[in-house]
Amino acid sequence: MLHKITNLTVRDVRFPTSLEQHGSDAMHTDPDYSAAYVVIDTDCGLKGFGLTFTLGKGTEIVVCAVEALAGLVVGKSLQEIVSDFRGFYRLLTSDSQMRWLGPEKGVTHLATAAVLNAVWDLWARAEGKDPKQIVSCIDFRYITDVLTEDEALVFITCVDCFFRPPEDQMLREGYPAYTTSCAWLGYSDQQLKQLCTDALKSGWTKFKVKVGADLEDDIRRCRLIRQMIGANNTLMIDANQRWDVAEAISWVSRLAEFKPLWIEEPTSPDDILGHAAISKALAPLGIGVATGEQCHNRVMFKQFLQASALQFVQIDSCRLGSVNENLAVLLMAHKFQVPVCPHAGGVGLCELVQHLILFDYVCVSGSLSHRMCEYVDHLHEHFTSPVVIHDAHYMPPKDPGYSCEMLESSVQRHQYPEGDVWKLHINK
Ligand SMILES: C[C@H](O)[C@@H](O)[C@@H](O)[C@H](O)C(=O)O
Ligand SMILES: [Mg+2]
Repeated sequence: MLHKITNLTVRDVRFPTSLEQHGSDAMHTDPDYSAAYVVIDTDCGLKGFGLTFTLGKGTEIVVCAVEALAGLVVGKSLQEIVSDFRGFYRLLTSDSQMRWLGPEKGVTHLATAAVLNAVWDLWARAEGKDPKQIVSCIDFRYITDVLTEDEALVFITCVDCFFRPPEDQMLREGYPAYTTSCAWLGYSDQQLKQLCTDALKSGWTKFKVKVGADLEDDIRRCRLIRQMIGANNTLMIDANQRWDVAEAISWVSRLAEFKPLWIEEPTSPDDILGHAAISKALAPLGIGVATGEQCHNRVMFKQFLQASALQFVQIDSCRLGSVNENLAVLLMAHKFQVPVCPHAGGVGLCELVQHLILFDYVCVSGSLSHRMCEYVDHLHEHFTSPVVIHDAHYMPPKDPGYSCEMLESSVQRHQYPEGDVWKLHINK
């Protein structure tokens, strides 16, 4: 069957998470977790579902960018796309006029991710893959100085299980996760304590705390969390790009007594040498640097790795150009022996990224050392196959596809601005 793509629709779906300060950090104080949600239809009835994550305002711009790309997708067959997926990736990212709006960054790249996530979902629902096919999806342009196609093929040891539940340890125990849900910046100390108590009871051992707005607050909050979780559990801190380089070093040094494993996004996501300086200064304190949720493409990741500017690679399923570009980054991280700990949360990111991290474990790194995947406990009820967490581990998804199909009723209620949820808030 050819699976000819006959239509692509994109909708602006927003959840009013800012009402309760869910997702708040030092830079994004009132996020409404949102998505540009894509559905592609085929002539045989099979559909593909994809999305990219946003914080509310501006989702309409991503929707426009997806619409601008739709013409490159509709009319093609799935076979035509996947038989030269590298070429198709380039068609979307390097259209000779559209690329002026990126290239491979910003709104157009988010739109590319939404569209390609839907294509991967369709492909995963349609059939399995082999290692050569997987490598043929990666655009190696600009990264051959650190990773070649031949090398990538050697790295990928077994991909039969791509998008299917692997049989081993993963099936029994799942992939280790950490939680960010206890300590958003806008939560009160009382909330922090309650959420932490609940999380400990449910088996969580690794916790991320938002920092960066006020040092005294950070000291108080980190002390509180460290006291609650004890010396043996893991603490990470996340500043969401709040500081300049020197400020990052001195601020984090003041928090070193709480023994954070990493400081995440200490400064501008584009400042590779700044991250390298921070990494170097914090290494003697045993604190690593993590970044990636706003690292806009594989070329940036390449340089972060080359410059030893990060110790934890945080890939993002919707920031990079879908699975294609995430594969390139996973393989480069493997080459540099830097662990991948993906960014997740938002809306749909956990659903998507669980596939990438399983792929990393089963097919690329084969290791869980210093590896864990972020988990945030919001909005999963809107998906047809939500993530399953058991004892602080992601259990492998069982349904075919890329797990980001939303319940139609949720999409309709949250569509912006006409959905019932928004009519209610706008009329208030
Ligand atoms: C605005 C968002 O909630 C961010 O704070 C969030 O993605 C965060 O950086 C994270 O690491 O989960
Ligand atoms: Mg973060």
